[in-house]
Order: sequence, then structure tokens, then C-alpha cells
Amino acid sequence: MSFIELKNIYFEVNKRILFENISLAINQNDCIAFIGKNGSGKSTLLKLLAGLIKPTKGLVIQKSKKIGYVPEQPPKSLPFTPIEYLTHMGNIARVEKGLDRKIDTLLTQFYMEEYQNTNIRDLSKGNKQKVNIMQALLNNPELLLLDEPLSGLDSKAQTDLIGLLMNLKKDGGTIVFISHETVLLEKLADRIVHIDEQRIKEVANILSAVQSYATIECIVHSDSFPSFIQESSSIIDFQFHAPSTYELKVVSSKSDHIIKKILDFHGSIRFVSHTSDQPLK
Ligand SMILES: Nc1ncnc2c1ncn2[C@@H]1O[C@H](COP(=O)(O)OP(=O)(O)OP(=O)(O)O)[C@@H](O)[C@H]1O
Repeated sequence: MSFIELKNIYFEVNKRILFENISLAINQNDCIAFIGKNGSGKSTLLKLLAGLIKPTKGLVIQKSKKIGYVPEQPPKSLPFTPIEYLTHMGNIARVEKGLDRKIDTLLTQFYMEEYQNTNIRDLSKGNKQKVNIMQALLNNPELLLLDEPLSGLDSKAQTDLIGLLMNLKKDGGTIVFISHETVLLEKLADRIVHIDEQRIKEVANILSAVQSYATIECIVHSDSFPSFIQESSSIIDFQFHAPSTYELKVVSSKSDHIIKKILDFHGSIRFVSHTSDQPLK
């Protein structure tokens, strides 16, 4: 039996059909990424899995109730410190034993000890996002659902979080996440589900999900990894070649935008080609 299953789901919102007869079986220890363009329904599908919303028609069958959910928006202006907030959230999640210890461990794992008594509304976006993720881990979830977990995190925090998620996966956890970041897709996902036109389709890799992409070879001199590569959701893959030379695969329609970013970064373009890539059937 699947760990969690969507069966013949229809979902309608504001008279718009968002999903039409979709089914998806998720097994224990699967690590699945949802990809798709803005507004395709990724967050809605995650909320259906979390049981936060109900489908118009169809079934969501959950084997475990130990679900952690990381929403897209971190808490913004809560009048609590991380410790107070996590204590409230732990009580709501009915974490009965060892809540204080669990909170301490999470504060350490996320390098948040120095902010434990700072009001959440005074935290940076990245640190708010860390609190957002920590609340989902309080009850040692068997299924973790994350909506754009890397958003707002600096590259060190991103690497730390990816490490934490990889450990959860190694320990048998089941993870479903939405991310535009190729690094997370590459390191974590063993299944990629593309949401498009009210349907879902499992694809072999992220390149299979886009109709066409451009290859841009560029030279960027930088002591650290160029931030725009990391931050751009239009870059679907990259390789580092000779010193300072990068080969980027970008969504075709966004190639001009990425070329501008490279030039803004004082980089230079060596080569651009547009390829039509047929999606896998
Ligand atoms: N409760 C709601 N009320 C009205 N519209 C909604 C509701 N929930 C979702 N929608 C609409 O459904 C569509 C899909 O939204 P959703 O947030 O799931 O997309 P997404 O793929 O996660 O988008 P993004 O990549 O921009 O975050 C959007 O057009 C959104 O406005």
C-alpha cells in the first residue's frame, strides 16, 4: 500500500478547473519534487496532500498522520520569539514528550541559537524561513511537505538545509517538495512530477519538462559562486567547466533575461544555442 495516495482528484477553484482526474501514489521513503509554471497548482497539490484543503472530487488516502508542512510564506509579524512560537506549534501538533529538547536541537541544527529570543517580526527573511521549517520538524514527521523551502536562505543555509533533508531521507523519511532550484532537485528528488494543464506527468529529469531550452556558455569571474545562477528559477541546469566558464541551460523564453544578468555581473557570453527538446511521453 502507498504511504499517501491521490486518487482521481478533481479540484476547482473560482470556477477554474485546476486539476482534472489526477492520481499519484507516493511510497514510503520517496522523495518527490513538484515542478510546473507559476499558477499551475503546485502549492494547491501540496495542500491537498497535507489535508489542509479537500478535493472537489476524488480521494486523498493518508497512511500516516505525522505530517510536517512548510508553507510558502514564513510567519511574518508574529509577536513571538522562535522559542515561544515553536512551543505553541509543538503544543498544537501534540508533541507530548521532549518538546523543549527538540526545540533546542532544532535551534542548534539551524544555527538559530543567537536569535532564539528575538521577536520573529525582527528576523531576516532567511531566518523567518528557518523558523518556518523548524515548526514542521517538531513532531518528527514521517511525511514532510515543503513549499519552496530554499527561498530566502543564503547559500550556507541552503547547503545546511539540503544536508538535513538528505539525512531525513536516509532515515526513511518521505519528502515532497516544490522547488525551482536545480540543486535541490538534483540532490534530493528521486521522482519529479510535472504539473501542467490540469494534469500531472512524471518526468525523468527537469529538462524533460520544458519544451525548449537554450544553452548559454559564459565567462563569469567571481571569487564565490555567482549568486544569480543560484537564485534564478529559469536556470534549469548548469555545469562548471574551465576556470570561470559556465554552461547554463535556461528556459528558452528567459534566455535574454539571463544574458542580461550575466552582463550585469560583468560576465561575457561565449556561445548561445536554442534547442527544442521533446518532453518525454
Ligand atoms: N483558495 C484559493 N482561492 C482562489 N484561488 C486560488 C486558491 N487557491 C489556489 N488558487 C488559484 O489556483 C491557481 C494555482 O495556485 P497555486 O498557488 O497552487 O499555484 P503554484 O503552481 O504553486 O504557483 P506559484 O509557482 O506561483 O507559487 C492560481 O491561479 C491561484 O490563484
